Amino acid sequence: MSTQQPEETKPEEQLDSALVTARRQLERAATHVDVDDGVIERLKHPTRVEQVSVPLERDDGSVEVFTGYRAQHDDVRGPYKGGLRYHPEVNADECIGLSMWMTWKCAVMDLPFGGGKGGISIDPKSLSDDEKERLTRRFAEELRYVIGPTTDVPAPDMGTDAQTMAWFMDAYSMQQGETIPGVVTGKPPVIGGSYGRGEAPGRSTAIIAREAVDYYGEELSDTTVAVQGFGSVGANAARLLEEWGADVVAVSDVNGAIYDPDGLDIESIPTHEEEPEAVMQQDAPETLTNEEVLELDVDVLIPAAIGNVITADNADDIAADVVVEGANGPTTFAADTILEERGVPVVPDILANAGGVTVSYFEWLQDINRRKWSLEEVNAELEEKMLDAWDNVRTEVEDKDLSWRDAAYVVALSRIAEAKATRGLWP
Ligand SMILES: NC(=O)C1=CN([C@@H]2O[C@H](COP(=O)(O)OP(=O)(O)OC[C@H]3O[C@@H](n4cnc5c(N)ncnc54)[C@H](OP(=O)(O)O)[C@@H]3O)[C@@H](O)[C@H]2O)C=CC1
Ligand SMILES: O=C(O)CCC(=O)C(=O)O
Repeated sequence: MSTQQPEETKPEEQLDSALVTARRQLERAATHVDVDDGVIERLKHPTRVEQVSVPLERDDGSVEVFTGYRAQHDDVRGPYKGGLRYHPEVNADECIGLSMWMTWKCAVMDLPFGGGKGGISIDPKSLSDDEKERLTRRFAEELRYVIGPTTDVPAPDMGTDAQTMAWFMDAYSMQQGETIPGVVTGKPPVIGGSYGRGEAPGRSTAIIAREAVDYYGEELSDTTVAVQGFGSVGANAARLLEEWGADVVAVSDVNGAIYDPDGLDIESIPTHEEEPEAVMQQDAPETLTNEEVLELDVDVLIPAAIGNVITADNADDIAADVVVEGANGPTTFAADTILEERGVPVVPDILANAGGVTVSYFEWLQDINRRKWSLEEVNAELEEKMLDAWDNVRTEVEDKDLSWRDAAYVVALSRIAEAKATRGLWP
C-alpha cells in the first residue's frame, strides 16, 4: 500500500463580479473615513440601471437581439459619466461595479461628474463596420430617455472607440433635431471631440507610473515595465513610458505577450486600434502567455486589458516592485490584500487611468462653450490635474498610513459625502 499523500492543491479563487469587488473595496475604505453609515450604504447601490434590447440587422439580413445596459450610480457631484463597453461579458452587475468606480474616479480627479457605465453584451470582433454602426445607432435610440449632456454623458471603453461615439452622437442629435456634441465624449475632433482624448487614459497611467517610480526612489531611465493589453490604455502608456526613457520589456494582446529583456521597440508595434491582435505577430526574442507577463520580474507592472487578472492564485507570484492599474478592476479584493501584506504597492485604477475621463471633461467643456483647445493645452491641463490628484492621494497614504487604493477612496468619499451633506441629500 502506498503511503504517499496526494499533493495538496490550493482551491482556485472564485472570482467576484465588479459589483462585489467595488462593494468590498468601499466597505474597507469606509473604515478609514468619517462618513455617515447611511451614505456608505446608499453608495453600495446604483440610482438606476436601464436595460434595453438592441435589435441588429446582420449584413445577411437576419436579425439578432442583444442586451444593452446603462448603470447610473451617483450624480451628487454632477451628471453621470462613464464609458460604453462592447464585450461578451458585459452584464448588469459588471456595469454597476464599473459605474461605482467612475463615481470615485471623478471625485478623486475633482471633476463635476458622477459615475455611470454601460455597454452591450456582444463580441465586437464579430461585427462588420456596418453592423457596428447599426447596433450603436439603435443603442443610442434605446438610451435616449436616460442620457443627455446635462444628465448622463457616455464615452468609449473596451470595444468602442471614437467612431462609435460619432455614430452615437449623430443618432442622438437626429432624435433631438439639433447637433448636440456634448452628449458623448471621446468623439473625433472634427465633430467636437478633444485632441488627446484617445491617448489620455494611457497618458495618465504613464504619468502616475512615472510619479510612483520617483516616489519609491528610482529613475525612469533605469526602470523596466511590463504591460498587459495594447489598446487605448496599454499601448499609449507603453509608448509614453518608452519615450520618457523606461525599458518596456513586454506587451501583450489577447493572444499572449512578446518579451525582450533589453526593451522592445514599442513605437513599431501597432495598437489594438490600428490593428487588433497585432502584438503577437511582431518579431521578438521570446513570447509569453498573458499569465506569464503578469509574473515578470520588472519594476512596474501595468495590467491594462481586462478585470480580475491579478487574483489570490497569482498574487504571490507577482514579482514587480509596483503595480499601476491601467485597466478597471484588474486586481481582486483577495489579491489586493496579499499584495499589501507582501509590501507590493498597487496604485489603483481610479487614479491611474483617470486621464480618460479627465480629458472627457475637457471635451465636454469645449463642446458646451463651442471652443477648441490645442493638444498642448489639453496635455498641460491633464498633467496638472494628474499631479494634483497624485498629491492628494499621496498625502492620505502618508498621513494615515493607507494603501494607495484606500487613500484614493478616502479622497473620493470625503468629497462625495461633503457634497451630499451640503446639498442636504440624505442619504
Ligand atoms: N478606453 C478608455 O477610455 C478607458 C479604458 N479603461 C479600461 O482599460 C482597459 C482596457 O481598455 P481599452 O484600452 O480601452 O481597450 P481596447 O479595446 O482599446 O484594448 C484592449 C486591449 O486588451 C487586449 N485584450 C483583450 N482581451 C484580453 C485578454 N483576455 N487578455 C489579455 N489582453 C486582452 C486587446 O487585445 P487584441 O488587440 O488582441 O484584441 C487589446 O490589446 C479596460 O479595463 C477599460 O475599462 C480605463 C479608462 C479609460
Ligand atoms: O471618459 C469617460 O467618460 C469615461 C472613461 C471610462 O469609462 C473609464 O475611465 O473607465
